[in-house]
Amino acid sequence: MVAPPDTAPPDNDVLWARSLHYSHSGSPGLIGVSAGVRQGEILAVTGPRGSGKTTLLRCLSGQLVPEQGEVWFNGVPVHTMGALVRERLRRDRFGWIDPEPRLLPELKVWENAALPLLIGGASHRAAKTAACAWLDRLDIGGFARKRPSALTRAECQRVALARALAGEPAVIFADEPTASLHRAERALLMRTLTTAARSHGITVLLATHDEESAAAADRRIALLDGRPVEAAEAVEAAGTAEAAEAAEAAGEGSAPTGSTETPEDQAACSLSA
Ligand SMILES: Nc1ncnc2c1ncn2[C@@H]1O[C@H](COP(=O)(O)OP(=O)(O)OP(=O)(O)O)[C@@H](O)[C@H]1O
Repeated sequence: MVAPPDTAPPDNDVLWARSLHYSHSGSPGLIGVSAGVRQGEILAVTGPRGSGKTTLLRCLSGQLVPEQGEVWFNGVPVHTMGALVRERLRRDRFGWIDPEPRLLPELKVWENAALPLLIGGASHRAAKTAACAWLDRLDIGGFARKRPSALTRAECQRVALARALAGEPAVIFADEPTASLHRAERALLMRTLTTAARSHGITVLLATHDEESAAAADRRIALLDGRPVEAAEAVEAAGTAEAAEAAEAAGEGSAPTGSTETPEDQAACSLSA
């Protein structure tokens, strides 16, 4: 479905994006991807390596500004915000989890978890209380005064999760959060993430190529080569049809089954449920 140009974001979508295009130094990262996610929903963005999952999360979270298309958060356009406003939005309303824990080794565990709050201007006491509360809820409160080097990678990833949760975000963007973990650790982290999100009504955008992790989501959208998977398949089929057409014109093949839409038309389809 191609969204008409004057469609307003649906009221019940906390985050909504239409026909996003983004290229990394000229190489396509996203081509006509649309998405909508409701408050408290866990949406998995799936696809193989290089399919555009991270680029989509970065556009939706305001880290990247799409070259074309729109991103709306709670009815407010993000794609037209200046850099400072987007930065404040990310800090105040969004949490982010990377594939690797990315903790600061010189800080204690609780300081790592409290960092966004401290940077955001919270008092030392309030930031410590909020961070330690989440460390306790995630069963790693006993590590609060240790340095990250004393923890396993899975424990560090839980600290990163506590850091993402401590600021009471509306949305958590989890970019392959289980990628560096063993199978049992992956299941535990996903359980911890989904339980915390559901109990606090937090929306989660989960990029993953792991089927078991994706199964924890309420809904999923699949990307391939920077496009919604259906559009990517249509583009591939159109390419095959063009090749067959050329072969037929040369008297070497049979007639193709064509499409009246261009590949770009097909790519700009909405993935909102
Ligand atoms: N900083 C960058 N510079 C150049 N190309 C990039 C950059 N980041 C991503 N790309 C390219 O954009 C496309 C989409 O990458 P992206 O990281 O969004 O995919 P992904 O599905 O998240 O992959 P992965 O699972 O490997 O992280 C890929 O072709 C990738 O090589």
